[in-house]
Amino acid sequence: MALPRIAFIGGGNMASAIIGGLLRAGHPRASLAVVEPFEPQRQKLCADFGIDALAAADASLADAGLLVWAVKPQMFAAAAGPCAGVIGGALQLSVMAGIRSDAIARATGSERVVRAMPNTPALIGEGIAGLFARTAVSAEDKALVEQVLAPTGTSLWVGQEADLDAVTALSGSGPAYFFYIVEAMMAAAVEMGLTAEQGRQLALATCGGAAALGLQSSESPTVLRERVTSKGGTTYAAITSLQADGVGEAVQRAVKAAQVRARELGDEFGG
Ligand SMILES: NC(=O)C1=CN([C@@H]2O[C@H](COP(=O)(O)OP(=O)(O)OC[C@H]3O[C@@H](n4cnc5c(N)ncnc54)[C@H](OP(=O)(O)O)[C@@H]3O)[C@@H](O)[C@H]2O)C=CC1
Ligand SMILES: O=C(O)[C@@H]1CCC=N1
Repeated sequence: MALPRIAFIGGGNMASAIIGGLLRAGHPRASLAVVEPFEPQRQKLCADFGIDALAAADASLADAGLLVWAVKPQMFAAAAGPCAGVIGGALQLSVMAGIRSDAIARATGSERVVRAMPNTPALIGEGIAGLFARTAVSAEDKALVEQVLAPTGTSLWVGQEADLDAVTALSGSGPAYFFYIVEAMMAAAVEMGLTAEQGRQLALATCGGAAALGLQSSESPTVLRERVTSKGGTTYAAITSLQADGVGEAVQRAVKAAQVRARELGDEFGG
């Protein structure tokens, strides 16, 4: 399907991941517009993608068939105000955490709203995004969104908008949990006499390899963990220590805290 002109409101990390994917897939640079008030970020968009971003919304956005909302949730009201008069009934795609589709429909005047929750591996085409569509969104609109996000990785639709708060907590924020564990493994490596660089390589290759194994294997993560854990061996000592410290429960509490925060962000904006 030929993609329409696409306008991004906010040109930071997530917008850059999607723009990079679109350009890799052959979408013409001239069919992209970005509104980004931060001058150094505009320069970065120009250096990375050859795009001259707008400092503020203007009438040139009117011919966009898809608007991508990629500002921080707290900035949505300020960003939407200047766009309201020029965006017509275009399809709206939001990657903002928490902000509900009712609120986006209200602020943009378009009922055709899709919410996506991507994650930063999208930058290298290895992301996974949860997607939710309002009832006014057609099958063609959904296919268009899938096509726009395809170069950033995989995606899956959820039936209930509230499920996106769980997706946000799990896979949206998830890369940060992973790097937090890697940081701790690297700190332990240094305490045990390895260099930080050796620790970084060993930890990342191990985590990446384990994730690839988990994705390819028909066995559950539990079985795959047990396969590493010889009775009375080194892994058993480590897992016993993690269990004694309540790390599993702490991770569950952390993920649920992210879900609560996503709900709060939605509540703050209403909808
Ligand atoms: N980072 C992540 O891992 C993920 C983020 N998200 C969501 O994506 C959204 C964007 O996050 P991210 O890309 O990380 O954030 P960034 O801060 O990198 O990007 C947001 C950009 O929007 C700009 N901006 C601020 N106000 C306006 C405005 N009025 N009009 C247009 N642009 C504006 C910001 O400029 P300035 O810096 O000057 O404020 C900034 O450059 C958020 O809503 C977040 O919830 C979703 C999934 C994962
Ligand atoms: O931390 C955040 O709020 C955003 C949403 C998911 C990842 N980053």
